[in-house]
Amino acid sequence: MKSRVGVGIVGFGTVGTGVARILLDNAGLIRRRVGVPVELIRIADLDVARDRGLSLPAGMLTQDSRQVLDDPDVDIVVELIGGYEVAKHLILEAIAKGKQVVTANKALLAVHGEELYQAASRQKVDLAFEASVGGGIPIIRALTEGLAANRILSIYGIINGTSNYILTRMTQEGLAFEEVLEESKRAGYAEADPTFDVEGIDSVHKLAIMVSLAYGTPVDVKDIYTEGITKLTPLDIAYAKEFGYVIKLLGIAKLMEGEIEARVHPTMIPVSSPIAQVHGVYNAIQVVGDAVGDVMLHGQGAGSMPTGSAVVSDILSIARNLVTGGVGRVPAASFQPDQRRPLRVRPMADIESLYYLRFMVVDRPGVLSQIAGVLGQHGISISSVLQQGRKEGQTVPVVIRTHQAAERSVQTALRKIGRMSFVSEPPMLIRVEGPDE
Ligand SMILES: NC(=O)C1=CN([C@@H]2O[C@H](COP(=O)(O)OP(=O)(O)OC[C@H]3O[C@@H](n4cnc5c(N)ncnc54)[C@H](O)[C@@H]3O)[C@@H](O)[C@H]2O)C=CC1
Ligand SMILES: N[C@@H](CC=O)C(=O)O
Ligand code: NA
Repeated sequence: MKSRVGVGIVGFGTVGTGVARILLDNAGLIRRRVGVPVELIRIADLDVARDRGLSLPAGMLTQDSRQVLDDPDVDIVVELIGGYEVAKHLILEAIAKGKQVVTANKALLAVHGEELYQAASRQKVDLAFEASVGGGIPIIRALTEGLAANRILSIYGIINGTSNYILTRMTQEGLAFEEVLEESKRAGYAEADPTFDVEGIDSVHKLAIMVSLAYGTPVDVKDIYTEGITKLTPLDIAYAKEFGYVIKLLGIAKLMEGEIEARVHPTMIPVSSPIAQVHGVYNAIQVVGDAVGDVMLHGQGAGSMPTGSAVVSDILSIARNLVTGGVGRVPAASFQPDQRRPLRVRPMADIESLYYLRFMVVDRPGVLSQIAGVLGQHGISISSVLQQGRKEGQTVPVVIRTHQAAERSVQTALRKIGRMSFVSEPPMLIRVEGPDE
């Protein structure tokens, strides 16, 4: 039996610092939970000069990640550098050396996850990634363990803290997009390339990981429709409020007749819905299972300590396995490797939704009826129309909400309307989740 478990971290940034702090501050508690000490042995980062506010034993911090990989006392390698190539090689090398691996790298898992799962499975080592989705929220364990009895019917979630932080501040305080983005970078929420956050790419990575675990299927991220928050305007946020909605960047996955519907886009949701109450850096993920019904998990989706909490929970789980001699049991994928089956992701054009449409038009008689005419020709039924004030000859917004309609028809109709002479800018489309009134 092991008398202690050694941990090596590569990447001593926002998350790495949180992980080290928790391992040091809660060492006594962790020992009681695991049964043996879980010791931080080495930390590697290219930048060893920056003050992280932690006092580490001399010689623990190094610039050379090899010193983590090659140290025989390091049982668990924690990859927290982010990015694709270097991180992938580091993880594969750690696995090849028979080390257990923890990572928070959702971008890497979403794109190269299958290769990493297979390598870990062949080598019979643990590969754990609780921090990769929902930061501190234990959603990976929920999908792979707590809800494993269920056929998962749907997953809805706010799964990017940066975007939710930006949308919350824009909605509640009327602040400008750029100003709030800078704040979320300073707080350590944003990705190294923040376009991953605001263009929906990070949410797609997380949705792909959840779909892969929930349905036991490989997922190509390119099959998931992706739209971020950069085109949203204060005008749409104000209209949403007027209709009793808020706008959230949602990741949505549904099991539909043996196919998966998977998409990420700004969504109007009723202000009374639980997910609408989720503000700032908080994430929330609602999972519906056929046996359990509705489950909602809520917590901080980014930041040093919440994300560190998830990483350390993986370290603990693996440390327990090491103590009992049962590594290779933390399921990298929640289905047995030979039971994972490809499921088709339904093309976006084939989905149905409710829609909010905003047209900027030159105000003159007959405009509304021409727009309504095109929508009607494509079988799109209107539930309400809003045109505020008359400004003959000037550009004004016309806002239309639809009943349930086919995405393909809505896109075709918008292309036609967008070409009409009185339309001054590309139409705005926001999908709506909620009752069809
Ligand atoms: N910041 C957050 O709230 C969350 C981050 N993540 C993920 O965690 C990972 C780390 O993110 P952060 O800590 O925010 O990034 P960060 O940029 O704060 O830290 C990364 C650290 O890695 C170091 N580094 C880069 N390349 C290296 C190399 N080749 N060898 C050694 N050190 C190297 C950098 O100097 C930096 O200190 C990423 O995969 C990210 O997507 C996941 C959940 C939440
Ligand atoms: N940049 C991400 C960090 C956590 O995954 C986010 O903002 O959610
Ligand atoms: Na998590």
